[in-house]
Amino acid sequence: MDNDSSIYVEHLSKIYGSTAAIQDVDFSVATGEILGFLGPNGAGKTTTMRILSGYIPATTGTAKIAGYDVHEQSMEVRRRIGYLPENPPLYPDMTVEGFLTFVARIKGVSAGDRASKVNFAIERCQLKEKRKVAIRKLSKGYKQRVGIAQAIVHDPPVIILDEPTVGLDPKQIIEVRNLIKSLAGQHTIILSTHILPEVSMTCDRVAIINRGKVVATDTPDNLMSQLSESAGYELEVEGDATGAQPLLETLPGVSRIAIDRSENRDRAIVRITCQPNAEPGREIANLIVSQGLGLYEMRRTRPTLEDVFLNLITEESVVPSQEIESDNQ
Ligand SMILES: Nc1ncnc2c1ncn2[C@@H]1O[C@H](COP(=O)(O)OP(=O)(O)OP(=O)(O)O)[C@@H](O)[C@H]1O
Repeated sequence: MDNDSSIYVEHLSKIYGSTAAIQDVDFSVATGEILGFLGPNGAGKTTTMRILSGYIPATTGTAKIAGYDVHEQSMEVRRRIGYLPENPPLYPDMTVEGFLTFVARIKGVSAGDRASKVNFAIERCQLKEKRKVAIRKLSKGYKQRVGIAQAIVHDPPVIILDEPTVGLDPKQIIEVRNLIKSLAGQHTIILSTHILPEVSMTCDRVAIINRGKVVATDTPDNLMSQLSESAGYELEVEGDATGAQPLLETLPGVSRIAIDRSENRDRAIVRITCQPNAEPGREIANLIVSQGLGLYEMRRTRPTLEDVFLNLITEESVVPSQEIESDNQ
């Protein structure tokens, strides 16, 4: 299976004393795919990444990379993976080029291939003008690029990135995300993050982990369509909107109404949740006007990935929704 660089995780658990850092985790990543491993702090992301990269053993369960068991066949696995830990160990006094050459050597790249592999990693990570600079003199963003460069310098088919954009400024975040996207296709990538936009911008699929358990695995689009019934309208209305509520509730396609009058006593925000695929906008507007109410604003709303995420990790009903025009952060 030479071209196999899939990742396969089954019933994986890691128990520390009485704490289950991860519990019965299942997911897989196909060759060439990018999977985002999304979860809040303490969810178990780092633990999973460390097991996959062979740094710690699982308590129970199986993890395979390219068909090799990460624990039983760790040498085969290490040869095939590049790992960016949360805090990559960089040698501050080495130059970028010196450090990458050193890493290439310890990762088993032959002396003849080393210079070209180092050049390739430097190119990919846009480190050319820093190649002779000592790592301690680099900004956080450049250090992170060196971290990614050390993960890819031996050209591994599988790349494991633990929170690759944490601590970077917005410009650096965009650069690192573009770099990750440019690695897709030729590499199988798993990246962990607690930032939602990261997965919708970078990943083909998302595994959402919370309190050590995977609560959903799907494409960002499918996760959002799971909650399509919470699409609807938000209106700003002047007058007694509560009087119109029973009539609004009888309109075809309307499933739920919530009225918020807290900010201004004369005006209210009316949030209307619709049944899947229903578009009763015209009927809603007509009803509001026919009831003698002032209609100041009306816009469509739909769930965002954030709503899905919050819904999955809080196990509460979905209330928040965002304007259709607003991008996902
Ligand atoms: N060596 C350890 N000993 C005891 N508990 C641990 C150990 N490592 C992790 N844990 C616990 O396991 C849980 C998962 O931790 P983990 O670091 O995997 O989460 P994470 O999703 O990576 O979080 P973060 O984003 O904050 O790094 C946490 O409750 C953590 O306290």
